[in-house]
Amino acid sequence: MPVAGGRIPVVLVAGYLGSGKTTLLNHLLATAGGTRIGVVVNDFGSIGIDAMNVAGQVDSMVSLSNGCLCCAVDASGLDAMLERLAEPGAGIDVIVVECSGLADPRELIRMLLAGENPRTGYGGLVEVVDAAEFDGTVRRHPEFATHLRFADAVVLNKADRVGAGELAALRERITAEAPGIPLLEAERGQVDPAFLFDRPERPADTGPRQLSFTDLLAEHDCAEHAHAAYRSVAVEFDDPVDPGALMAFLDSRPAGLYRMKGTVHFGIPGYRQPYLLQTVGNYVRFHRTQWPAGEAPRTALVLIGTELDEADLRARLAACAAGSPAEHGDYAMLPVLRYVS
Ligand SMILES: Nc1nc2c(ncn2[C@@H]2O[C@H](COP(=O)(O)OP(=O)(O)OP(=O)(O)O)[C@@H](O)[C@H]2O)c(=O)[nH]1
Repeated sequence: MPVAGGRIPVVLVAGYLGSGKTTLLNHLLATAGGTRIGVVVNDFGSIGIDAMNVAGQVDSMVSLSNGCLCCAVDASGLDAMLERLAEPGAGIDVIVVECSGLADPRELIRMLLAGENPRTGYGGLVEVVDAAEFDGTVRRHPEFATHLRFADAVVLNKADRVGAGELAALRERITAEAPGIPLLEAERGQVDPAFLFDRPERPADTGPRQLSFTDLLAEHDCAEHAHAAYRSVAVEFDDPVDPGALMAFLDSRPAGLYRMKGTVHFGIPGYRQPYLLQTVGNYVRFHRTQWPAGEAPRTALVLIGTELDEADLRARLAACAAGSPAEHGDYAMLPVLRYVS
């Protein structure tokens, strides 16, 4: 969306936990060509996992790791970050804010509109939707339809995880909730950056879209946000994790533990690289990466969910890191390897 006065557009990428925001952002960074993108990553949880996951091609990055951006003290906090990115010397063309999966986009839009930086302007909201978790998202988040209606573009991600018929049905449901809003199906967030940074003009307001800015600017009670019911638990271990024990934990993880992400250090000969763990609902994936130069191997995970028994989760995960790697044997990696992509 063009922004008046040659200001740098600030595009919000929102979407519920695990929908694929970081994946989309990495795709944008990898394919933006000559466009210089500044990034603000908003993690939910005390370890900056998302910031770590955004590939090293970022021109300039500011990471917030102290919770949800929509609850940052006031718009001046965000302003300070945008100001750093928008300094003329940085040559940034567009700023992308990856919202925490629990942020309310309305609050973020409001903060951007209230921002006082003369060099930046609100550039639109991209809502990433997880095709495979659609029904669960609607169930857990009754406000989902409202979020869709505030979007300037919807990316229906994880198209590979549902059949063609289901995808067509989802497309219809989203269009019914948010008529006239551009909808793009994607696998692994692979959308053309031009779709997000220079989208077609919105059609004239119809139906539900008319609730836009009056609602948006109405006073907003933070306690009503989705994350009021969610909590996050961050765990870190230097000792290597027993793969079998971790898989047993994953197989029996509590229903409320909706999202896990972070790095696992198994330390087994032949498998000494870090394994990036991602769970979203029932989905579990490991992805083999490399330790950043000079960084000691360790496990750092963020767990997000509702009704979590923090002490129990900590104790169970600590038990996974209690053995000696020599006892594990390389065959011990087999249960993990089934989930490596
Ligand atoms: N099969 C499949 N997996 C995907 C796709 N997009 C993302 N993923 C996987 O889904 C998991 C979550 O993706 P992220 O990009 O971290 O999601 P996110 O929205 O940034 O997550 P939060 O920041 O925790 O809300 C990762 O394991 C991704 O590799 C997709 O299109 N298809």
